Amino acid sequence: MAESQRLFKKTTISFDQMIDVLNNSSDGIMVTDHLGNVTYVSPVAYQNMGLPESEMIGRNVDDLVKEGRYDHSVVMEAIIKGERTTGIVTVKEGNRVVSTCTPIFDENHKMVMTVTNVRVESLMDKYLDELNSVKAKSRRYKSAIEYIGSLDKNRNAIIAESPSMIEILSYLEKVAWTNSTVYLQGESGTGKEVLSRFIHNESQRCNEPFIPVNCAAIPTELLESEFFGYEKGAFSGALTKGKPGFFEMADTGTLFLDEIGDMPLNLQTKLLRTIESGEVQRLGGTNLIKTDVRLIVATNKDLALKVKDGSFREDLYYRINVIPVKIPPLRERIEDIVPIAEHFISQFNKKYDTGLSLTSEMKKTLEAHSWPGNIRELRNLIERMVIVPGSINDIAELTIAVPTSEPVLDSTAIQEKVAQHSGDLKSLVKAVEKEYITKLLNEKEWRINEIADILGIHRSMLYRKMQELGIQKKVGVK
Ligand SMILES: Nc1ncnc2c1ncn2[C@@H]1O[C@H](COP(=O)(O)OP(=O)(O)OP(=O)(O)O)[C@@H](O)[C@H]1O
Repeated sequence: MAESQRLFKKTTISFDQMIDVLNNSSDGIMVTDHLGNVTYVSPVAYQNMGLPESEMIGRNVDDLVKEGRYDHSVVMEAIIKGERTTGIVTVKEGNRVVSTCTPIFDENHKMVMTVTNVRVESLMDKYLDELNSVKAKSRRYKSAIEYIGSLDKNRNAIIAESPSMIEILSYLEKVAWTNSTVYLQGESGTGKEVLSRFIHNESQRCNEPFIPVNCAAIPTELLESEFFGYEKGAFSGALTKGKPGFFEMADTGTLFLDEIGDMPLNLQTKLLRTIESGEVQRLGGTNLIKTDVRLIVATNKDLALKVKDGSFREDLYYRINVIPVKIPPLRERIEDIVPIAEHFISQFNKKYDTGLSLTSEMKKTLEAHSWPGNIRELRNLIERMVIVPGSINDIAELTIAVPTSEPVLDSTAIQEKVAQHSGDLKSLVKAVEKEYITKLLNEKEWRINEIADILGIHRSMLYRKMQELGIQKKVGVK
């Protein structure tokens, strides 16, 4: 005896209660005898079958088909086959119902009755749609997890001691709660990605995916499929199962588009359309997929200039320029330099099992440097200091060995200086610095702010350097 039957015998459920159970089942239920005469129909079943109870009870299902109420009878099929049968029945009014009829046998294997579950087809479609959308969501999450897993994870710490960064963080904390697009502008390595993660973590979407994308790092021919995904067989080399793009992966979360200024014009058009409608169409696909994505974009370029020269769409520029935030370069937030350096020192000391610490001399040297590569340059420098121990007091020596993205000065004067030089490296660097600063002072008639901008350093640093290098204004010069 089945466990449920045993339990049923033990409990005191009455016949009326059993009828209540059948009447309240969300599937319609119809019972017939072994010949197909209807003996019970639940309210949901006669609603679905389009006939009142009184016109069904006692009727044979074959007769109902002959009268044109239904196009065929799944019950009769099940009785003839003697096994559970499922089929779609069209009701006279045009509705379609999915029926599953199960014959019931006694202990002598004689069929005694049938019980049929009746569901409206459109409801089944709804369940299927829901199931498919859950499956698609889990596929998107899987892709997002794989993608995020391939990225550098050690990027969350934010050190901010300078007034400008403290102010920026408190501003971003406030705007994080809106869904508006944030547009971060700042030199390379100033922490735009770190700040975009901060916005995401402070937002209502913090438990949803954060998808960072460096637009400049994706080969042009892959940009479209990476952004918008593709269906199976969309192009040769496509995965057989198809793939969701960045927008689908970031659905309900945040999409961070770094280096947006490097995006080709044709993709800018598609991006704008997607941002405005929230809908994506995969390559090779026909469906429009609705997405809900919070966008954060960043660039180290002057997008307004790119709009002027025609390489960036004006409408896209205005669409993303909702909450613009300018991140100052490291040289303009001197208070951050030592704390960030110490943060990296503790990271690298752990990694390399070393015990480097900064002397006050080193701190001064770090603060005096102009950091054209910003925090990334500082990080690389600290790693190098940890790996190659020794007294490092002159950043100029190190930065010669550490490549930065700053253009190298193209000057025959430098070559001449090198050719003439016979002393140590430090004095050569000083001589070149003195040559260049003096040249600019003469050319720009001592307009200090302008020269500091050209050199990419703060005016107070320029004064400090001039003092160090012994550059003085001659009496009589204005
Ligand atoms: N305030 C900060 N505190 C600690 N580390 C930071 C901070 N800002 C940036 N970093 C670190 O500096 C490095 C560069 O930061 P990030 O990649 O965010 O810069 P970016 O402006 O996005 O650079 P790019 O424009 O080149 O993409 C990373 O290793 C990051 O973890």
